[in-house]
Amino acid sequence: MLKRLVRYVDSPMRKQGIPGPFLAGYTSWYRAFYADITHNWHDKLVQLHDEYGPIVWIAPDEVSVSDPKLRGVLYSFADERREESFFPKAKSFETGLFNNDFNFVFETDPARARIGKYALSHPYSEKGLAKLEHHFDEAVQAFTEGFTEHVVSTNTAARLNAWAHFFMFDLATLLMSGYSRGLCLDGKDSDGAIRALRDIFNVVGALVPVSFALKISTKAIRKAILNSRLEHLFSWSIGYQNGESHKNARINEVSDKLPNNLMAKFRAGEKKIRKLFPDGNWTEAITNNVFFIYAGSMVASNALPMVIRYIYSDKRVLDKIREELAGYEGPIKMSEIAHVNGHCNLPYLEAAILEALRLNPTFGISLGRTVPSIGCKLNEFFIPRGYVVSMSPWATNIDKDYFGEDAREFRPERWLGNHPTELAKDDSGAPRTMRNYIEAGWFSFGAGARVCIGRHFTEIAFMKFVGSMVRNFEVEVVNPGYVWYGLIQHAEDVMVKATVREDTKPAVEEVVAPEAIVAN
Ligand code: HEM
Repeated sequence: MLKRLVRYVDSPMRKQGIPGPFLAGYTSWYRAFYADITHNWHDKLVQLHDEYGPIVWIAPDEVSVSDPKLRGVLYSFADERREESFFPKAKSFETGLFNNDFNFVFETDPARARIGKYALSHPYSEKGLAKLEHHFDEAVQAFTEGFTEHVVSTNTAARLNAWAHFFMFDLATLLMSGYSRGLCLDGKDSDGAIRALRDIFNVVGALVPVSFALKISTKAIRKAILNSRLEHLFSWSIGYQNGESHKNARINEVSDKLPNNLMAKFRAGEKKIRKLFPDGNWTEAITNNVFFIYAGSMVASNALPMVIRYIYSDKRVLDKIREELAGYEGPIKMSEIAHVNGHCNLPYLEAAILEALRLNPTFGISLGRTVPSIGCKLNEFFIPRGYVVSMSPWATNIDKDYFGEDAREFRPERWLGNHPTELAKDDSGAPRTMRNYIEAGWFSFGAGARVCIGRHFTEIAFMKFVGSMVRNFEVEVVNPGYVWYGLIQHAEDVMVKATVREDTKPAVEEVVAPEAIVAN
């Protein structure tokens, strides 16, 4: 206790008068209580910023920032010339490491993370994913069929959150290996794959916000607890049963057969990475990539019910989306979704989805970064090296100075048109689009070097899914359920009833797909 008191009294945060509750500056248990017991740390952060302003002392070694204009200070791009001033991911992210191979998501060293990301990011780009468009349509089609059979035709209330998981997991498997595991058609998590991933999220989510997590859990302990869950997910996904050599054979079989699919891209990416990091276990590395795709899908599938809830509970927005989609036949096409000079052909649908993700950014924790050797200036305060600075998307995305007085309201229109005062940054004197302005300040997908690699994946999936749902179904939320927050948001028991819209029939269009190989 005395040690803590001395640390508090000596703290540069206290000496500079950085505001925040006493307990937060005194002990890490303050945050751990909200993150791990009451599961609403994201909400507490919003309250703290409302009370104390844009810079708040939230843990003995950490300061939270909510001003979007400071985003570029904390989250910029790394290169070898910027070693002195780059902010690497905070150490606590390493609690997500539990097998022995390189994993760029939880990697805190910027140079290593950069290599991993370069090797793997192209397949996740809009262009890369366009080659796999038929899989997005197959997943939407399977959802429409399964949802109609299990929910609409039986007139039962169903868990929208579960259906969002089925859709995203079917989609992830299709994109990766060219076949689906059929969760939407079954209407259930038949083999417990979703459960396995949730277990991982629960443990990692409990550890990341706790600054002493690395002291209480070594990689070996985490591996002992979690690796079997990861292996369960992987073997469900690619259908291997008989140990390492069968696993390798399946990876090669899937990759050889479908070179455009993500498994082949993971294999190619890992070959490049292997040249730089010769040590390690190749199949574990592929397992990590497989983990990202399902973990990202889990993030997205917890956001999706919220997006649907926002849209269906605002009739004006729903009608406007339907109006925009009125002339469209068949699946929503990639050519309508992809961006040319920053614009897509379905701007209102896109704005509604982005607006829901602004107000409901899904990541439960702040994205911590370690202050580099030259320290860091945040307005009038100086944070010395080694301390952690972080932003929470929940607090940042509703900053009134940046997003306007109505920042807490759901208003898709804010994404459209031009900014009334700002000019584009291309010297043309042209006004800046609102979309460009908001993108530069919001934080739902992170920012800079470690920005979400799955942003386009999410956007394409959501545009196709939401567009199809809005056209085909009337959905009534009969019970909003509840939401709790660990590493990410978890939407539970969001109960809906649905009917087929009178003026449409579910669009079960023929999807032309290349030959797929079915898992054993
Ligand atoms: C609504 C959906 C999603 C949201 C809100 C979201 C949000 C985020 C955020 C905030 C980060 C930054 C983490 C940090 O800076 O510490 C991130 C990183 C990442 N996301 Fe997503 N994500 C979503 C979907 C996905 C999907 C579908 C994938 C699937 C591939 C994915 C893969 C990743 C990866 C691999 C990273 C790590 C990037 C890096 O460390 O360089 N995400 N995501």
